[in-house]
Amino acid sequence: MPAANSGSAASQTVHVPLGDRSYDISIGTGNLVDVGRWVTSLRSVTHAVVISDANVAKHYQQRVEEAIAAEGVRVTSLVVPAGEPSKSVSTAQSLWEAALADRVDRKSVVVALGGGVVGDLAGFIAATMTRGLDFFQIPTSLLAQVDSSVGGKVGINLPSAKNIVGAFWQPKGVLIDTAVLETLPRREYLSGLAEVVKYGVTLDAEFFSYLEANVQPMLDRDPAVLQKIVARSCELKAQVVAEDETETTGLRAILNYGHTYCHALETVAGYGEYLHGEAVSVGMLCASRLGEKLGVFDAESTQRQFKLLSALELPVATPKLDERAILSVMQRDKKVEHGKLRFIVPHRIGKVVLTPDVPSDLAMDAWREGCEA
Ligand SMILES: O=C(O)C(=O)C[C@@H](O)[C@H](O)[C@H](O)COP(=O)(O)O
Ligand SMILES: [Zn+2]
Repeated sequence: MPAANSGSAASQTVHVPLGDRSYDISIGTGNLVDVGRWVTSLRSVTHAVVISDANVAKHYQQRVEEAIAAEGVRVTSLVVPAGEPSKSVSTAQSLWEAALADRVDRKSVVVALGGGVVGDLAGFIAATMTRGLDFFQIPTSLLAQVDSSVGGKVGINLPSAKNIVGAFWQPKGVLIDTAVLETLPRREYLSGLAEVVKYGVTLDAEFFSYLEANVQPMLDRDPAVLQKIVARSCELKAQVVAEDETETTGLRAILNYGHTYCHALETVAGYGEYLHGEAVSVGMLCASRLGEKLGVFDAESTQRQFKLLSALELPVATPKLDERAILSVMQRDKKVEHGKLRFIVPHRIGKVVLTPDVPSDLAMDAWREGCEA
């Protein structure tokens, strides 16, 4: 696979090779101070729209703003409420209008400073404002560092479907400072670990075993372990995105492991009720049980995931929700083709398969079997 990786253990660069849309993910500790130089070294910039949320802004907005302004760049700072409900048409509209009011033009750039919600939303603003602005990702949550800031999926939700309005819009660069994870609320941090586990199950059995062996250091946010899990996740994602940027061949769809159930859970429970990674945790176990029912996955491997996710203090049971509503959201999943459900089904740890024609009653049995007591 073509993605290249270089750098020392303390600072690493993962390249995402996409022709004229190629970019680097710079991973380090304490490198946020370089943000101004980093942005201006990648593009000539005179105006930056920095989009953040209220929680992240408290810690980092001023620092980032000053570092960018120090390079002679005019900065517009826009802050949205923290949480999934901000990935909405109404928040997008208020950002479009605020950016316009502060004289955004086609040479302006967007800087996403925050977790997955901010990255998806700011990227969507970048993709749509004046029909497309360059943008930069500065992910400040574990989930955004290992997953959502890489690969260019940007978008917002409708009340009836997650991420259903959006675009593939690659950033010009991703700056990851793992030191910012120290201030991340515990629940947010744990949520990010679910996407890390996803990489082990979908692409790398050895990485999965590494995670099993490093539960306590992960819970303790050991810096060396953080560097390793962020870098490995980015490498794996970069390789997949490089081969199937727009999810057309089916390869990229494997990153959606657990997400058909996850998105149904997030939507039916109400956006923000579950953090994305929490719903991924529940969703991966449903997909594993589905694999067992289809006769392609063994119960022991489902148990390994259950044990790891529980040890990482992630939810592992499906809540008692309206099953018809769950199914109806799953039927609006973006992987549905010709009205038929397609799921990412595990075959063994380290290998998953995009599986068409999954009968909906089997899919719902796999949901129901994990129901909390
Ligand atoms: O990058 C991808 O491709 C993924 O599927 C990664 C997912 O973890 C992420 O949650 C993504 O936003 C889901 O995309 P969607 O296409 O199912 O909305
Ligand atoms: Zn996800």
